[in-house]
Amino acid sequence: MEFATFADRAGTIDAEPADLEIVAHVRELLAEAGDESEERRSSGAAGEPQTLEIVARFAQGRVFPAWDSTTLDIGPSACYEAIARAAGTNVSSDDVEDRLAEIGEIGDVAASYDFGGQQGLGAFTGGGADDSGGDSSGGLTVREVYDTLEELAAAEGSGSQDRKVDLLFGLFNRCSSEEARYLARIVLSEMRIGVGEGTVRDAIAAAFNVPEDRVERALQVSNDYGQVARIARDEGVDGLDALDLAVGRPVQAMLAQAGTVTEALEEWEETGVEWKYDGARIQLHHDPGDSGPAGESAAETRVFSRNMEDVTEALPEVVEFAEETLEEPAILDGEVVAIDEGGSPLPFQEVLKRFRRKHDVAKAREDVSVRPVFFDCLHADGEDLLADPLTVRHDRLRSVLVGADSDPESADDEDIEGLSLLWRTDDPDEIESIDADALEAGHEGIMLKDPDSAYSPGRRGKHWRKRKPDVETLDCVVTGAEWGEGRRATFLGTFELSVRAGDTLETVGKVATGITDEKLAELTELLEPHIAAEEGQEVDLEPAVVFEVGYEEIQSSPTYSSGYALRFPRFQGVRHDKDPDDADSLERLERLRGH
Ligand SMILES: Nc1ncnc2c1ncn2[C@@H]1O[C@H](COP(=O)(O)OP(=O)(O)OP(=O)(O)O)[C@@H](O)[C@H]1O
Repeated sequence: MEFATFADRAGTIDAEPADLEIVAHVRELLAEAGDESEERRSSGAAGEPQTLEIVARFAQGRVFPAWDSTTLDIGPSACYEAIARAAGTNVSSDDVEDRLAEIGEIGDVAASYDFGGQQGLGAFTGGGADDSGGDSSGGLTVREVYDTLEELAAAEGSGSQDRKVDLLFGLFNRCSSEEARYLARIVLSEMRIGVGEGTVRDAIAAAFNVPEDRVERALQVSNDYGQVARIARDEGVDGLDALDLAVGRPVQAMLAQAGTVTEALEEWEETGVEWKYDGARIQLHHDPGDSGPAGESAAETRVFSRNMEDVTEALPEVVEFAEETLEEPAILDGEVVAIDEGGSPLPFQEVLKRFRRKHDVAKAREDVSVRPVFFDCLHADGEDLLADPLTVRHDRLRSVLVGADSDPESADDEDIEGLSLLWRTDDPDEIESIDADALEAGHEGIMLKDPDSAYSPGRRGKHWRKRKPDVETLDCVVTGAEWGEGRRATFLGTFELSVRAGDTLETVGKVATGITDEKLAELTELLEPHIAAEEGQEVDLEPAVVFEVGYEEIQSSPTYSSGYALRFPRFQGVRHDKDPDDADSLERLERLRGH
């Protein structure tokens, strides 16, 4: 396929506002690119992607499959330079940048130049040149563009940036204005013609007459629109169904929505609850391989970021963990957390110091160490688990992580290194206490998951919910408390909260969540002088101290004298600057509830 043809179709799509029409245009484009005579004419070397594969990627502004970490490794300024050189001797890359500042979009900028210096070249190369000035074509094919970009991506070492600019110049030099528009956009990954992943999925289904859901599944496991388009054309549904996950080829991560415990309890019979770790998402691919003749390990381990970037070199601890623990090929989903010397989690910013580091990794490791924790298993020992329920995947995760030394039956989940615990419950109090434990252990809070749900790569669905951060907080007067039990017997806890109602105070709930032992000791010291009466563990407090509390929602409730109850109240801090008179009123509570 001529690159001019691709550019022409891309222009039509770009001008089309209606989604359905866009799908129809992409379908035509794929059918055209996938035409057998077209493939014969432009076939590359064995193992090279076919024109159809290239076009399916170019349409989304990609050169390589999504799972492939290869990048062109070329910055915008190199692209401006290549455009300037192709545009003629009197154009500099500063001119290109000035035009960009004026016009705002690199495709329009590239198309605004006349690359006519090469007019008529097509006549020599046998391409479809015409003589229409800036729209003359250098007979460039889609394959040539791809091959050149592949060569450009591979250029490394000293002088490679110049080599990249030369290669790109060579392409622009043969472009018409319209071709230049889309070449610039592909190079800078700014295609933006309204072709999203769903568009290509539907277009593949329509072009090669296969069901959309099967294309969708194939895309999820392969992460390669080009390959899926080719298989849909050549092998139909059977070929698509035969596509599996591959260890070493990353999958898009399943994502979470914000949600509340209340919603989760309403929607699911039981709620899966996990700690939410404050680190960076990782996907671990490990294949233990066969030991060599001298017993040397042939293990292959790769670690990918949430965006499927290869971050293996930056995280040697994760590789070591995999080599020591995993005995079967597996793809695991988890989080890498920075830890202090005692193994306690450090804030997210510390992980960032390690995450994408390419140099001085050993030194960085001395400063901040990391540890992986896994919450899902997508593949184990040749078996894909995406369609299995979370609970089944979690059981498999456990068996993968339990390691050779432990007895899988008797091992306590808490002792299995790298395993994120999964609770299943329909009891809000239990969820609240898991949340409190997570916070106390220094984690971010909790994740709520539908225990029966499949793993949906790339989806931000309702099956995974991160507990919604509290949007509003309330300042409540502490009017009571309870003495703790066991190791907390000398601390006051479970604080009764009240709001102002005229001259009186009315209760709205109790807060016990989000308070560390250290904090409890501090609060006890603060509140003890205000104890007005005691009965058993129960303590009445004279109004003196104001707490700021978060909550999920305000419900009407007969339990408290205000007639309302805070759902999942969470301690945020003491308002030392406020007296009980400045605390929130019942009126504000009612106003907030109305929202
Ligand atoms: N147990 C867990 N299960 C799933 N994800 C977890 C878990 N613990 C920590 N996480 C992390 O939480 C993320 C989801 O939370 P959140 O949505 O806040 O992440 P984000 O990357 O900051 O934002 P967003 O996903 O909304 O772009 C996951 O991508 C993962 O990195």
